[in-house]
Amino acid sequence: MCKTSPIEAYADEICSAAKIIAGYCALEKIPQPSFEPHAPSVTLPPSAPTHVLEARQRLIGAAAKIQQLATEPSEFLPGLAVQYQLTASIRWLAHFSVLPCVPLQGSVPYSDIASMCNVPVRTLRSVVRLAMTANFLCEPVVGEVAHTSISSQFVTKPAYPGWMKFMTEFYMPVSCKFVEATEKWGTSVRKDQTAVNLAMGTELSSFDYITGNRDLSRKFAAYMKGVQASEGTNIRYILTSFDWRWHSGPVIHMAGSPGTVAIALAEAFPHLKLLVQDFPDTIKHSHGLLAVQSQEIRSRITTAEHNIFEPQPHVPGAVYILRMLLHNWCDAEATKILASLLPAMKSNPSARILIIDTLLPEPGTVDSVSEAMMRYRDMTMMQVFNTKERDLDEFKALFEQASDHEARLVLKSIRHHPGSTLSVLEVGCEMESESLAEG
Ligand SMILES: C[S@@+](CC[C@H](N)C(=O)[O-])C[C@H]1O[C@@H](n2cnc3c(N)ncnc32)[C@H](O)[C@@H]1O
Repeated sequence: MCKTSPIEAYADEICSAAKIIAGYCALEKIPQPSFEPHAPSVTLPPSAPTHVLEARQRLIGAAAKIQQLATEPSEFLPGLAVQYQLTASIRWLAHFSVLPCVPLQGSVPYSDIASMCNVPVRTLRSVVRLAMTANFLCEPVVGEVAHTSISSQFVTKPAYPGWMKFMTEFYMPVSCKFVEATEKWGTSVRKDQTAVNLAMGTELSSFDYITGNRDLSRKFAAYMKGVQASEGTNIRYILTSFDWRWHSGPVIHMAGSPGTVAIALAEAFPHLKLLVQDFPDTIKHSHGLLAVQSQEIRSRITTAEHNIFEPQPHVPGAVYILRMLLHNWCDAEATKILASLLPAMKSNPSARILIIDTLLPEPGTVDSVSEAMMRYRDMTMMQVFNTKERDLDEFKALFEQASDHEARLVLKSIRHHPGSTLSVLEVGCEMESESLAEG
């Protein structure tokens, strides 16, 4: 029997996954994914069935693999150069406000954009034509520029330009100082001994440095908004993170300002009562956001000042959400956060902690594009906070360390929605006496 070569196996996988996606689009009468100018801004609706969303992940993973196999190893470094120059080109386009000058319908000559933005036309053409290779802008008629479904987001979504600026003016220079930070501070977990300190020339922690700089804070806020709206970390995944329909106790979002997660839950589940906790200053942002919600939503969401390192009040049947939180803290601090929940959990066997964070996979066990999305975050956490994303063993070690002689934090389940880069670890509490009796 003739054995299929790896390149053919990936091609077959691409073909079968593409058929599932195309078949779904045809059945639902939604446009097929295409490079047409003004293609829809959503490729597959989030409501698509799980097998279709999984087919998309398989397609993306197999396409990345086949590209790696088909490309000469000697092209690896030129390929990297393309990536950083692409980033430089998008930064250039955002900085000179080129994107709002391109109409959302139709196209515009390079010369018109150059005069509107006061930039050299030859430079503009070079920058745009590189960006076009990544389906960012297109040239439907030679000499005229139009938006694609990707570039138009920088016009229609207000957070995108600030997000881009934060990425290129903060994260990128910081990543370039990673080598020097490791050389200087090695295994330090101090928040003021990171690549940020070297790149930005500050002695402050990243958080204090950003919040002390009004311009950077604005860009950081835009970045956070963008993160919540982007597919991998989309806020709507909170809706499938737990079986909320049957939950009757309060839902407490720790460090949950400005309250967007609580609002999403309140809108989807009219029986839920929610509490958003954060620092006093940050809670003010929640008040602003809640003020523009309906009376019905406002009546079910309360706010409270609470330090994540302080014990929680005992509330029967509560679910505590720790979303994208533990990765900001080193092991000792993450253990303290969990340990501060232990007394409330002990008094309350049905209480749950939902840790919604990146769960690093064993290498090669998920598609390489999804894995890269998780691993770049791990790198960023190291460079910015001297912290990390965690794998399952690292999370279990935290649960073990946060437990005491009376009670243990135990992992009850892990959920993961296709397309999300975050996993949900449901954690409960078992009294040592119960485990002994069972054992
Ligand atoms: C990265 S955000 C967490 C993301 C948010 N939980 C979500 O679901 O999108 C960090 C938040 O932690 C809060 N925070 C940091 N340290 C805290 C502490 N010691 N006590 C309470 N909140 C804290 C910050 O004010 C900020 O709102």
